[in-house]
Amino acid sequence: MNCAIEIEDLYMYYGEKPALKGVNLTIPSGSIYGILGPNGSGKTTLMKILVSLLSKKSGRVSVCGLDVDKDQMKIKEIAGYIPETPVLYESMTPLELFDFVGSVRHIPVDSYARRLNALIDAFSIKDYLNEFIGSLSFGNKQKVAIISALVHDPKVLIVDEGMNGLDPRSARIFKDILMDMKNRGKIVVFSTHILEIAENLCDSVAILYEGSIVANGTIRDLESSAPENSQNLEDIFLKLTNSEDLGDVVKSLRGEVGD
Ligand SMILES: Nc1ncnc2c1ncn2[C@@H]1O[C@H](COP(=O)(O)OP(=O)(O)OP(=O)(O)O)[C@@H](O)[C@H]1O
Repeated sequence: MNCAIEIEDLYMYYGEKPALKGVNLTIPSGSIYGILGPNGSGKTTLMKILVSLLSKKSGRVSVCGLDVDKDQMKIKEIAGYIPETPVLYESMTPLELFDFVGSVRHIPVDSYARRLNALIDAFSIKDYLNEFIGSLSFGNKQKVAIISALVHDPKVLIVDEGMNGLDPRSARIFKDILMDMKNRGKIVVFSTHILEIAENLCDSVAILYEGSIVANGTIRDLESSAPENSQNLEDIFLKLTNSEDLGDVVKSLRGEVGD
């Protein structure tokens, strides 16, 4: 099975409004690929299409050789998805949720128990396993969402702003897990607004702007073909997404406050 993500001429609309406008991208195995872009640029839409949670309008999208429209169930077996905001069954406990995820994904009992215990220890959530998910803090809900997405050792992990709410220890463990997945030949697609994280973690990035990819490649590629006076990923990002004209925001705010 060819484990790459291939996106060709992808269009997606919400009603009449285009959210993705002709996206082309190939993401190879053994990589952590960053999807960057301003608010509303289409990152979540793209990621949901990759895990068959949203239907595209046109184009071709395959994940490890599986078609996102025709092979939805198979994609759910090989992929894990961590949404921007954890969407979990609030009246279940984490343990009940993990058991449910294990059973629907047909994970062999032994490997399920081993991986689950390792993840519970790694993210220090042993004390919360029998609490209602609805009563957990945001960060602990995020940890439950992460464990649910990782327990079946997916070939492909789609992470939408996955560091949200994690304390520094958990964020570090999560990054180590992503690096380990990459080293084992898996694919991690990772969206973040924190460009420093993208620079440190991602092999390559794509910058989305108003539903189109305006640049993609390794950070080094982007820097070497960057517009003039761009010194780092932040400069490149701001130039390519027409956000560099920040004006003197702080001064104008001071003026308003002083009036
Ligand atoms: N359910 C929806 N119904 C209608 N329009 C939507 C819906 N979800 C997203 N959109 C629109 O599609 C566009 C892309 O949204 P999307 O959530 O994919 O962006 P994003 O890059 O993930 O944004 P953010 O960084 O704020 O999370 C936006 O214009 C948004 O308003």
